[in-house]
Amino acid sequence: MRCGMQVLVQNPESGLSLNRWSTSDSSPSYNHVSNSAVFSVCCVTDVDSAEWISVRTERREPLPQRPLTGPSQDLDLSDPPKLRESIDQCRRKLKVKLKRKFECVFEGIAKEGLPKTLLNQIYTELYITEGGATEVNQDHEVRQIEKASRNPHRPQTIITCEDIFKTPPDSAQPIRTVLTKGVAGIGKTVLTQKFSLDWAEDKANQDIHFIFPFTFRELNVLKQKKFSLVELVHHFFTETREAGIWIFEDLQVVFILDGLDECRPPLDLNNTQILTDVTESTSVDVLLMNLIRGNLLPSARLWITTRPAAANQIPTEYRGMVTEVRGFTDPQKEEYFRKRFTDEEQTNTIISHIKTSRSVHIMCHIPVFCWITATVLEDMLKTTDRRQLPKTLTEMYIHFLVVQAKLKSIKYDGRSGTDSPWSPETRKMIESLGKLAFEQLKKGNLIFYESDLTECGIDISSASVYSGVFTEVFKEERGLYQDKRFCFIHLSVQEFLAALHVHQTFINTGVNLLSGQTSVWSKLFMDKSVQFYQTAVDQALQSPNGHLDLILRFLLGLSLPTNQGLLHSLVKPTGSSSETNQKTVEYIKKKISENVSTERSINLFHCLNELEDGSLVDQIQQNLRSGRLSTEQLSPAEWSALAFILLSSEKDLDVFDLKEYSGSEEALLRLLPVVKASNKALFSGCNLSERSCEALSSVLRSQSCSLTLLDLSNHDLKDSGVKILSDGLKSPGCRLDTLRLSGCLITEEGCSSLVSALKSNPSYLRLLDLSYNHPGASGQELSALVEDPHWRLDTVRLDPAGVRWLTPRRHFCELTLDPNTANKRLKLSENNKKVELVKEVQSYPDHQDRFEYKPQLMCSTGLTGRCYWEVQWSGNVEISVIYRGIRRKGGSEDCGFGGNDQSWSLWCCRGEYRVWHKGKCTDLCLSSSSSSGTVSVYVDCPAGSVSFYTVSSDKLIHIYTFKTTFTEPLFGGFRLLETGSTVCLSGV
Ligand SMILES: Nc1ncnc2c1ncn2[C@@H]1O[C@H](COP(=O)(O)OP(=O)(O)OP(=O)(O)O)[C@@H](O)[C@H]1O
Repeated sequence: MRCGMQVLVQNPESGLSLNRWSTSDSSPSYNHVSNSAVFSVCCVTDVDSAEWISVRTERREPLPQRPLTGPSQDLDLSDPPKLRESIDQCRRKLKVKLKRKFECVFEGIAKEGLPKTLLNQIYTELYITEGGATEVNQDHEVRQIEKASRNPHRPQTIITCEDIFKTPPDSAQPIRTVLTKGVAGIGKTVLTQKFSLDWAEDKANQDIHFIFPFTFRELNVLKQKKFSLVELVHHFFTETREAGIWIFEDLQVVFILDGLDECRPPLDLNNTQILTDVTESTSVDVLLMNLIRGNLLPSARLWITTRPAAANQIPTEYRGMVTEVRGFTDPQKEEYFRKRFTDEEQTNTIISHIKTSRSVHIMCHIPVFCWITATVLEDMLKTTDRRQLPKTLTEMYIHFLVVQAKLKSIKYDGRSGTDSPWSPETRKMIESLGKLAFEQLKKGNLIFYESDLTECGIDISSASVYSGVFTEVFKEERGLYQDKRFCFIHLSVQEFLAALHVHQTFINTGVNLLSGQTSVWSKLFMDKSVQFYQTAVDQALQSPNGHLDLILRFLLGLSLPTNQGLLHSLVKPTGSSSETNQKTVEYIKKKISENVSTERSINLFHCLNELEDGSLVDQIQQNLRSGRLSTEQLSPAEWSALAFILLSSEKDLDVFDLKEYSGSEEALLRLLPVVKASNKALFSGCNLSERSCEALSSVLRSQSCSLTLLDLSNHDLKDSGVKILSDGLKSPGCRLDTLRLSGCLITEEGCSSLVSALKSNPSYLRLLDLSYNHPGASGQELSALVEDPHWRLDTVRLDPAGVRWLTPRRHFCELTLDPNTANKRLKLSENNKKVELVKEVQSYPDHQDRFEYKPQLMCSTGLTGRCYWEVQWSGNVEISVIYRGIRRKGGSEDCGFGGNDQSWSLWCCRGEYRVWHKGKCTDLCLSSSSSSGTVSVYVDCPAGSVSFYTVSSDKLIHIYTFKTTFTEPLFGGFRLLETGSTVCLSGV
């Protein structure tokens, strides 16, 4: 077949070869002849001499792909040179077209007479990462942003605009299709425009011959028509038609398909209609599906952008790489405002203002929101004191509306900037837009048609008034054809207008649109409005994906008389009393205290913020600052407030150390969302049980978890706990690269569950610490995984290992004696590990910590958590655990170990053991004739126990356990009662 006759179709006018195909027999088969051109047909027998042209009917397998970045790869177009020239010329023309199209950003204000915003001037690098969850995320988009904003240091690979097609270092295959996800307004379209503009301006990716940017909005309007792929390209990029280019197989071509979420109806990639001929006409849907599936132009590159909810339209097998636009990081937010404004003082004022408002600062992750903020603050700073700048979301959106109305009244109504912007027509239009926003949100629609507008009383025939007036609120999108499609510039603007509509309807008619109930308008208004807001809170809490969260925030914000005042004659003042608001605040606080999920309670905190009530948060913050925060006594609402503060604070959530709050299981479970948002979680020795394993396992399975290090060392997790954790480790989304399980009572069984979890998922784990456990033979399996290049695991710590570590010994702490505390008859040696009672008084300097009369001393380190140490003794000694505050001066039993409530002692002498506490002695029936031995001490502070053991070979024989509640750190201490007695701290 490959050696068959080649047919070359030439356009006699340009001399350019347009198309050719091969035949397997002597009679040429004419697959396609363009209607618009006159062709002559000639036969070519030497395939190699025309290598630049592909043989269409033969090419079923994907072409070898070439990198799009790197050195320029001009085609070898020497044959015929005219073709090369035509392609170059066409490329130049296309570049001019794209440059013209993308050099300015459409921000609604690009109307005649107003200055244009240059893309290169305002373009700020976006935070783009590789990967991201592939499953559909149903959460409200604003909620997703807030989650993302809590993970400032995600470990994923960061991608820049120009490297979007760059092959990742760990991938052998060049990428054909890049799927880029991102919530509304996050900058996907602008990103594709910048990519195209950089190419058109010869700044990047010059190895690409043609970039063809399409939007699904434009393609939607062609759905009724039939095109071949080549015709579709010719239709949008007439330069290619004029140059007569019909073949793109051997050219580096990039198709950009922006806004898959807007594709109507959604693409059905499982549709079986296969098309491989780029010149065969069919519906646009079928063309797109075959392009995406790689049946059409397998050599082309594709870049598809979409909001997350529609990403699943592209099955995994057709995604070469998934990337996610996450908006602006904190430094990028600043950079954006610095680019936007030239006046440095103004920029600094704006930036510092944004930082003072938590909600506004978080929302500025979304570029479109940065733009709204910039528009509002720029306008307000001209006339307003900076102390009055908007601090809540509602205020910001009200001002946005006011700015738009002002612009319209100056531009179209010939009024001055000081006149009220709310003419009756403008008021009527805002009402109509509010209705439209609400009705369409109810249906889940973000894009609407003319009929939807008409239904809401918007007269489309006076489009010049409407589209001209609120261009910035309500963006009119025109495809190439006459169908008009509309959307609000951002979902949050639609939600604001919808909330305004709900508010207005209730005030004017008593109808609660959220519940569908009508209230009888009466003097019981206060009760009715209390009920109205409470129903709204309930509805939002019941909405499964947080889709009413933002509406609720706006609705509550609109209940404040100060905000109603800003909208003057647009909204009727409700006379809503502070009593009503107080009742709403109390209701929200009650809901927070009812153990609602953290995501919910966070929105409820934002609501309190809109109602200007920060009491709960302030109280916790004050306690945090003063160090008076006693986590033992926090109520559920206070726990939520603490979680809210930690999640939304400027403070880095990189490391979450449970002991900073309270080393307890309760604290871990309450602060679980903070754990999820942190990169490293340190829980070593926090007295956690299997309950925590379950919670942590679910955190590891969750798609929004950003944990990379988990330290669970020194817990009695046992095999059962480790099995539960392994479930989390198995999950494909788990990004853990370090897991510490040192001293967790793990045996072979637990270890094998870890091995199988690691094997079932090409996990990210690099370091696994299993020291001080007894992994048995499974330890070797783990070591084998380290050797195997298929696994990322590169370090497994198994030593020390063995059955002896299934005892408190695994909590071994290295202690040293503190010479400043040693009575002057105690002689220290062996690097302060050994002490002996001697006759001669030692020449120690005076020190406030020194025991004056009692022959005692203590260790240097204060102990919390769990600790174990071993002591070799001889003679007559007391081995103790004490508080630091024990008295040093004088000879009373107040100072003696065991003689007070600040110390717990074991007395050892000639094979007898007694324990002492508060001066009370308990004789123990243990007999041994030995006058020396090894005793070990195990302190479990969280559990409130001190245990003593004798150590015989590897075995621990229990002597006694004191149970109490420790209120301070503990110290090891020793008292030597006969000259020549010794105590020596030993290793294990
Ligand atoms: N990188 C950027 N630098 C500066 N401004 C940006 C950037 N990205 C986006 N913006 C601003 O945000 C607005 C919205 O961006 P864009 O239209 O690209 O969002 P999108 O993710 O495509 O949203 P949608 O899913 O709603 O189509 C732009 O009009 C522009 O004002």
